Amino acid sequence: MIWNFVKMHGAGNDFVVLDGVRQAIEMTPERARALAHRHFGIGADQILLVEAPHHPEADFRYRIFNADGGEVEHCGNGARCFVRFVHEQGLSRRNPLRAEIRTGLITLDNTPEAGVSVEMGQTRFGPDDVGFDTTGLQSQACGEDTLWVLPLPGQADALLSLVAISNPHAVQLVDDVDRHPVEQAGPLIESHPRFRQRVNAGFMQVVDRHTIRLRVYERGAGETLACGTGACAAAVAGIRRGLLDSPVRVHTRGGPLTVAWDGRALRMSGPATTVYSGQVDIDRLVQQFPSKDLTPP
Ligand SMILES: N[C@@H](CCC[C@H](N)C(=O)O)C(=O)O
Repeated sequence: MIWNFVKMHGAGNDFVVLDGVRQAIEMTPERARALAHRHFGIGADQILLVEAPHHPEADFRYRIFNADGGEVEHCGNGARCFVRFVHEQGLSRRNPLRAEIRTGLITLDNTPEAGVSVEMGQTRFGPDDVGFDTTGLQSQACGEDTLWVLPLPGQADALLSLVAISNPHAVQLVDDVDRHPVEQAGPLIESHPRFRQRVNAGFMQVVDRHTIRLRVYERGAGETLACGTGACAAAVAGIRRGLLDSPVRVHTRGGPLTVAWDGRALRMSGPATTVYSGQVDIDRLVQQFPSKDLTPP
């Protein structure tokens, strides 16, 4: 079966975007993994699937699959690419438009000259909201936030803010994002057994009250050049800790994003770029895909 796709990125967080409205697409974890693989597939951090909505107030349903094949709740950079895709492909002219994600509705505004902004939906901060088991762990108050002390093997303890932007995030403050051992600490936090659905691990360096630098080791994708929900989680955590004021300019390795939060409404803005379009024979791709575990050692 041949699928048309478009390759896109938002600040270097890259996607294979599929139109499931005009073509029949049945996504499976193995199909998503094969498409996302950087050597045996097209290559992407996430696969985005645009479908007809189930919700009566939504224009589209927007589904997200991590490179490891797992379907997840939200993707901020992907949301900006999603609305660009819908407009560029002529699926709708409506702007702003509303999309249904797993946990509710988000509103997206696509202004070609000014980038795309997304109302990201609700934020939550409880351990249960990110599936975190706190049994026997120490915590400390920090501004309006509660920081949880997570011991990590062979690493300094992580002092974590917990934030759900529909998807789960654990954010820590570091002195220097370039020097912090994100490659070692990231995977330990991402798949720490205390996080029941794993977690996106954020490392934030505060530059001034409106500026941070950020790296995110994403659940199911590894470190990406940018993470939109990660940028939101870090900005919100910094504001709750009393270190930042809205709006916050978030410098990622792939470029800047802007996050505004007034304690309720959360808005993220940034670029959405189309790279190329193509066709893939999905059955052949999956058939040829090596069955051995391709996770690098
Ligand atoms: N890149 C994303 C987040 C994608 C999902 C995430 N890895 C998860 O598992 O929750 C973004 O821009 O927000």
